[in-house]
Amino acid sequence: MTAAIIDGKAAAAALRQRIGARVGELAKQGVTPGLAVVLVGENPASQVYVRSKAKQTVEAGMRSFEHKLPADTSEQDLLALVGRLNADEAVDGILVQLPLPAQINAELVLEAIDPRKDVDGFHPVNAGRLASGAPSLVPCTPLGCLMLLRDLKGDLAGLEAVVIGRSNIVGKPMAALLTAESCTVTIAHSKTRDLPAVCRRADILVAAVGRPGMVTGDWVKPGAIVLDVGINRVSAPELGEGKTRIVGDVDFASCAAVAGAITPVPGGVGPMTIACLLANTLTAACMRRGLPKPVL
Ligand SMILES: NC(=O)C1=CN([C@@H]2O[C@H](COP(=O)(O)OP(=O)(O)OC[C@H]3O[C@@H](n4cnc5c(N)ncnc54)[C@H](OP(=O)(O)O)[C@@H]3O)[C@@H](O)[C@H]2O)C=CC1
Ligand SMILES: Nc1nc(=O)c2c([nH]1)NC[C@@H]1CN(c3ccc(C(=O)N[C@@H](CCC(=O)O)C(=O)O)cc3)C=[N+]21
Ligand SMILES: [Mg+2]
Repeated sequence: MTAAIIDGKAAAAALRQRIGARVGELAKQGVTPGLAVVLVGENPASQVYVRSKAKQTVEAGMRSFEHKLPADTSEQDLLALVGRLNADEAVDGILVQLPLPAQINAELVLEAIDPRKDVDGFHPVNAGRLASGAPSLVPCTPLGCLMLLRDLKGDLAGLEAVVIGRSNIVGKPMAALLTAESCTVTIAHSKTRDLPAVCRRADILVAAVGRPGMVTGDWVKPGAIVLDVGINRVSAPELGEGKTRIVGDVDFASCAAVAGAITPVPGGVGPMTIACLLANTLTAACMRRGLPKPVL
């Protein structure tokens, strides 16, 4: 079998189109959603993410507020900025880019964000709501994965899902969403015994580990859907001296020979993450004003 390649770039563009249309309607009511992004220091992985984000926010008709702070910013100064953004009526969504420098307690900062403006969905209130099945702002990467799965499969009930990775950012919320879709969900991690055998059970396999090419074709059930969340920068001498490229956690060639459908890296889950950030900003703008939650 040769897998269908899931075009995350196209799906993200289509989602941004729908977001833009709804933002256009809101504008008639005098509402312009605003997203504030806070970047502390110059982490290379974070820069990959922020590059196109402000541009896409503005293209969708929303306001973008960028706050770039030096790497030696104190926790107190960052908390003060979050406080100002919480109080700022023009700001509907706040994203503090992770990871943060060592002198800052990330947990403390994330908990300081108003849960209604928490477009990353990382605040414990939103994590708790997701776990309880209550309406919440849902982390962007798992939300993007779910949208790709729904596009592909429609109803996911009864499917076996395996999520590799249990971070609060990707693995755990992904598992919560799949559970809510009535999948039978297994969460695997570094202590999992016989990971290849666990993965072979999966109709839906999500890799969110951070290890380039870890998942190989012999781990994949024939016809399975494979979603590759990993973003790993590796050296690429074939592109020239000192060059790098981005690869996923999935060995694309061997898995595409077995899977039914697979996301590439780049061009898979990553673009959906950014589109979902815009979707969450729109959702936050509506919810904060007592407007109905947009159906995207
Ligand atoms: N495409 C996108 O939009 C996004 C991509 N990413 C990327 O996704 C990947 C995961 O990110 P994140 O969740 O934040 O990473 P974390 O490092 O927080 O979590 C990694 C998880 O993988 C598990 N793990 C590590 N090694 C193994 C192994 N050998 N076998 C099985 N499990 C293992 C860890 O297990 P344990 O808990 O036992 O340590 C942990 O649960 C990264 O490459 C990151 O860059 C992240 C966010 C967005
Ligand atoms: N508070 C916070 N929220 C996050 O959601 C968050 C974060 N911090 N810190 C870093 C990680 C990583 N992340 C990515 C999102 C999109 C791409 C993406 O669009 N990637 C492109 C490739 C881009 C390129 O080629 O440079 C793609 O996969 O096609 C990558 C990485 C979000 N993260
Ligand atoms: Mg996210």
